[in-house]
Amino acid sequence: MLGNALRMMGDVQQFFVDTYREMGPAYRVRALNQAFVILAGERANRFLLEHGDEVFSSEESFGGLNREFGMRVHVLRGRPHRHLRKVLAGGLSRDLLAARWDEVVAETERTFDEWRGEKALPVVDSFQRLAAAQLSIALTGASSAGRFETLRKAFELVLDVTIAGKWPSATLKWPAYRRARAEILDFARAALEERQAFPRTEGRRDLLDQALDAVDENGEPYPMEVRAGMALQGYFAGINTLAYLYSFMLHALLRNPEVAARVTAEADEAPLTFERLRAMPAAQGLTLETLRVYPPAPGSARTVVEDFDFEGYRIEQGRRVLVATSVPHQLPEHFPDPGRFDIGRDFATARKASVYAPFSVGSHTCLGAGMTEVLSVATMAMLLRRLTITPAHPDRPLRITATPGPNPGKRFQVRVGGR
Ligand code: HEM
Repeated sequence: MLGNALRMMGDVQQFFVDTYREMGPAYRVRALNQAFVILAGERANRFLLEHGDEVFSSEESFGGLNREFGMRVHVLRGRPHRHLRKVLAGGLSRDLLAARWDEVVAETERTFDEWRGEKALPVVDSFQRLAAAQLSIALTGASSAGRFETLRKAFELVLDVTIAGKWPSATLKWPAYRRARAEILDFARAALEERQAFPRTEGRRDLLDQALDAVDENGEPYPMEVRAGMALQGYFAGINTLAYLYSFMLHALLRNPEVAARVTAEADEAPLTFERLRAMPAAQGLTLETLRVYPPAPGSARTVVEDFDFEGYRIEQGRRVLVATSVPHQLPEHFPDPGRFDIGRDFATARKASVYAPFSVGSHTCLGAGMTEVLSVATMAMLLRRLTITPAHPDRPLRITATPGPNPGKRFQVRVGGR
């Protein structure tokens, strides 16, 4: 049992990698008020992929989100889960992004123009606002900018209480939180009611359309709170993860000028149409390598529902488990010279072998992975075409912090100029 798991509140991925090297593929840690069994390495990923549905539940980790915001997909298992994933997949797809591409580009370019001249732009906060706006336009066709602070505060608090265990569950009774929650649920319901009152007659069906007329695996309509949860799903799952990825990509560009030069040259070659994004190997490599080195969600949290054996250990029912899915990203047997930032790696083979897993593996694997990969390529390419970025504090080293996903924190600031 390791006592110093406070490090899990900082650079979680490095903590997982260091402890894997020290302790092997299965060990226990105590973090704040909770004890976890950590499973790590290639076999752990394979185990999650092949047996996750049989032996794990996500209820203890994600039940709070389901109870508070109707986000049921995280906690379901088996057939009801597969069915709801299919429903959501239509509303979170890359094709939807393609259909709203011009609006997403316009919003992104407008945001970048506003950044021009900033001497110390807070990167994570600025990217959270941008990611929220992009997702909102792509998934619902409307802006959520007015609700941004409320959305961010309430979701981070629920995650800190339920997943990170930073605060006791009584925190969710605070009047300020209850007000924020009510405001978010009203926002989701109002968006659904407005769409119902004014149905769209053309264009691809989006997340609101899906949420409005989706039925469950038995053909029964989902209750209203689950529809609201569907409408909010992209914000919850996407704002921070995307913003942390964008922030780490920017950090990687500043640290690796030769990569920045290649991605900039590629971005400058021709206008950024949606079709072109699939044929930008340098920018795609930047996304995938950033996800390898700085995974924004480096583990999957579960509770054991059936005893099992793993690597010579018996893991008993009731234990909380963290599968540290991104540990293989740092092992030389899977990624030669893992300390080198190399955008030309063979990610496809590693992904197939489940040793490249920034979106986790198995039945709960990320439903926004396709959208993330396109949005991150596009966002960085647009940024490099319009702006020049230099560190605001060149001597400040990267200090990763977890809120609760790992990110470069408030201290990461940049100076922004035009091109
Ligand atoms: C860098 C960006 C992102 C990363 C690293 C990421 C990572 C992950 C991971 C690791 C999981 C699995 C959690 C678990 O095992 O319990 C997950 C699930 C999920 N993600 Fe993402 N995600 C990202 C962006 C997005 C976006 C933009 C969306 C929506 C547009 C999204 C929607 C979802 C959904 C709905 C699930 C739940 C799937 C299920 O439980 O069946 N994600 N994501």
